[in-house]
Amino acid sequence: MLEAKELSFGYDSARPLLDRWNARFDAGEVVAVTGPSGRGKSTLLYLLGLMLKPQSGTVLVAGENASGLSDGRRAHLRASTFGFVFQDAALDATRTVLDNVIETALYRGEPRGSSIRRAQDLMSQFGVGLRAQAKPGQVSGGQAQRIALCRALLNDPRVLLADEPTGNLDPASASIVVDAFHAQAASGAAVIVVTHDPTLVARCDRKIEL
Ligand SMILES: Nc1ncnc2c1ncn2[C@@H]1O[C@H](COP(=O)(O)OP(=O)(O)OP(=O)(O)O)[C@@H](O)[C@H]1O
Repeated sequence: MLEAKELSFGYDSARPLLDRWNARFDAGEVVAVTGPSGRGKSTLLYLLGLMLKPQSGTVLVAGENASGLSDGRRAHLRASTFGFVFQDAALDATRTVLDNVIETALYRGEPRGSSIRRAQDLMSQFGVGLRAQAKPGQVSGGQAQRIALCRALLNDPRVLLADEPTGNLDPASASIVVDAFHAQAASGAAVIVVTHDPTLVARCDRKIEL
């Protein structure tokens, strides 16, 4: 589903974080990416998620060279294929939680009514259904992470990228999140999770050490 071929990247060209790096992530698997702090794990997710361009090498999405696409086509591919659950949850502080969750569905052209219904179902499933009308600044860190997960899952992404998704969660909530990753993989997605959490790594199908 997703392949990195000979990927090289560094913010500072004297210190590359990735040097001709190769990996393949198949539909149906949940893969943990681990490694020491500062090694480049979040950066790798930005590259795999087409938010950063590699200095050389390619990211292939379903066999298509996504690194070579125009900015507009890349943005479209991101919205149609990827789901992101990032460390800071990246929620828009000026809009309600519900509006944050449905944002990409609206961008994809889904009517507001059906996106709201699906979002409310997902948010109830993850225990944040009662926070729909709150602003992101009024929810806890753990709730923000689950809200970001709802936003990502609403679009049934074929590639789900998550950065420390259980970092702020108690064990019961973390377990619900991991179950959701496996359900998404079982539906034919590739799920890639950056984490330091040994419990989460143990529940992944495979581990890549950066
Ligand atoms: N936008 C940026 N510009 C310059 N350097 C950056 C930028 N973002 C990250 N870095 C540096 O790149 C390196 C890798 O950062 P990254 O966040 O990818 O690491 P990480 O493995 O995810 O770390 P952690 O486990 O602490 O989250 C770090 O040394 C970081 O300081």
